[in-house]
Amino acid sequence: ATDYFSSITGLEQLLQTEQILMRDLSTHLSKSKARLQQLESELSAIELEHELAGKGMENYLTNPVNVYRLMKRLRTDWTELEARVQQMSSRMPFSIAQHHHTLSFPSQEDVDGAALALVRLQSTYKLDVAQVAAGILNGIKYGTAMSWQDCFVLGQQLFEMEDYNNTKVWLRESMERLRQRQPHHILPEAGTLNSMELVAKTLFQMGDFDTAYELSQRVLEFDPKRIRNWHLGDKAAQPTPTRVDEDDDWAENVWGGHLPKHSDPYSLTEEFAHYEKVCRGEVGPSAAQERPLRCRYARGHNTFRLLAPFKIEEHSLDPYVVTYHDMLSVEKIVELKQMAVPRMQRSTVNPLPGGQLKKSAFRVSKNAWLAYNTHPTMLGMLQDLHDASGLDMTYCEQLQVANYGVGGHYEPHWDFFRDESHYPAEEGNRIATAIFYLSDVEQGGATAFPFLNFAVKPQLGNVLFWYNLHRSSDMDYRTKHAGCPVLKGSKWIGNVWIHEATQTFARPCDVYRDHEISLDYEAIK
Ligand SMILES: O=C(O)CCC(=O)C(=O)O
Ligand SMILES: [Fe+2]
Repeated sequence: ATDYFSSITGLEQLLQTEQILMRDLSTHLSKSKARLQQLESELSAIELEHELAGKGMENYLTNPVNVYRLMKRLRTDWTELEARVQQMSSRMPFSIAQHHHTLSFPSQEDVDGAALALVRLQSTYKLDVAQVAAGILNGIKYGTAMSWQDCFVLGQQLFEMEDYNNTKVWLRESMERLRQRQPHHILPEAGTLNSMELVAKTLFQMGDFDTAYELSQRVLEFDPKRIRNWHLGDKAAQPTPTRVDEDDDWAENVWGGHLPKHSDPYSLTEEFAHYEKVCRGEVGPSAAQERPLRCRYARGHNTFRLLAPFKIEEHSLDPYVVTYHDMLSVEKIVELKQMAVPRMQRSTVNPLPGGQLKKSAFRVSKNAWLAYNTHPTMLGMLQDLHDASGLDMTYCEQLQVANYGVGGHYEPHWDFFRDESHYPAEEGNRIATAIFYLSDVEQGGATAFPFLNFAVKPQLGNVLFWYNLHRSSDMDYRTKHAGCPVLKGSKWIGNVWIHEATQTFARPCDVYRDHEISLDYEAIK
């Protein structure tokens, strides 16, 4: 199985893998140490003999026992020693390959995914690269710092993924770290210098002269002889370009705006930039509400709830988006996760009609589908949703439990299906969504509504509820929403999608058609 990067459960396996490798290496080292000590003591014994001999060579060599032992040492003992030393390095009990069938190892896709996640977080939350490299997220130091090699490898990888803007940023950070490094005299491995040269050359050919120059300077500092290797070819004969500012759009200068991108065009739109702002909490809801938003108690559709009322926090009245506070206890959440974990798989996105479900950088998480009738906790969730909203729960998809690891996200989308072939006609489209938050998230991971200008922070036990459709049954395009990237922590949610067919009395049509209000938003898509 691959996709270790998309959720916390996969990553835990990788940590276990490393644990076992650590144990192996440690055993190996202590065995080696014991052998080394053995060799050392044998060497000391020989040294002692030589000390004795040194005190009076003639006297020493006239003793037949000493002569015999010298002969024997040179004839057999040293050969034996040689064999043992050789054995130590060749017959290593330490081997990674022996574990390949039993332990989890990340694939290249995983490493790429983790690199993308890091870069996504840095750009979504406008993090300072130097800070990220230092292990600091939004002012809080969590992890250990990245070495200059870490940054360099990340830069190289971004380069291979054709994300040239970020390549530049990380290579520069790598050079900065290299400059600050103590002590200065340790020479990087020849392989590292080779790849630095290669990257410098390619950057040069692509026109990023500044970074190429910087990189070359570093290589030369380490190994001045290398200048012999450098023949940058015809490109060197080209006229020197005018220097561009750090923040200038380098890609545009070099490629006339046609730079290949690993990311989809949507992430370059203004709408996407706005969505990222909403994730960062930089925009507040517009004041165009007909009445102010409130937090209130309600008994919903169950008289019993007079005693235990719902705690409703309104986020928007039209479209209707609310949080029900404290709907699920920690104990029940633990049960749900236990049921879900063994079934978790990488999330897919809905294909175009006729297409196949696809893994996508658009949605990085893992999920599992659970049937409500397999556990009373889940039936209770449906009952609570019915009591709160009055909706009929006959046609719900199975509960979808999802987990986002660090960098996991779900880009803006609608939950309703725009193609009728995607849902059974007798069930109707997804009229409403309820997200049960099954965890808190330390930083990031909010559910964002870019058209409505607000984001809801996950809070364990709360339910976020909204209608995806107008009362007229038409799709409400204003409900576009997203799971912002998780910056720190692990995000768990349970999605309930309620379908429309049985809601005739629970949510009757209005006397006028109300969908036209969101046609504008359809145009934006
Ligand atoms: O993760 C979130 O906050 C949103 C999830 C979502 O929109 C979905 O799964 O359809
Ligand atoms: Fe959604």
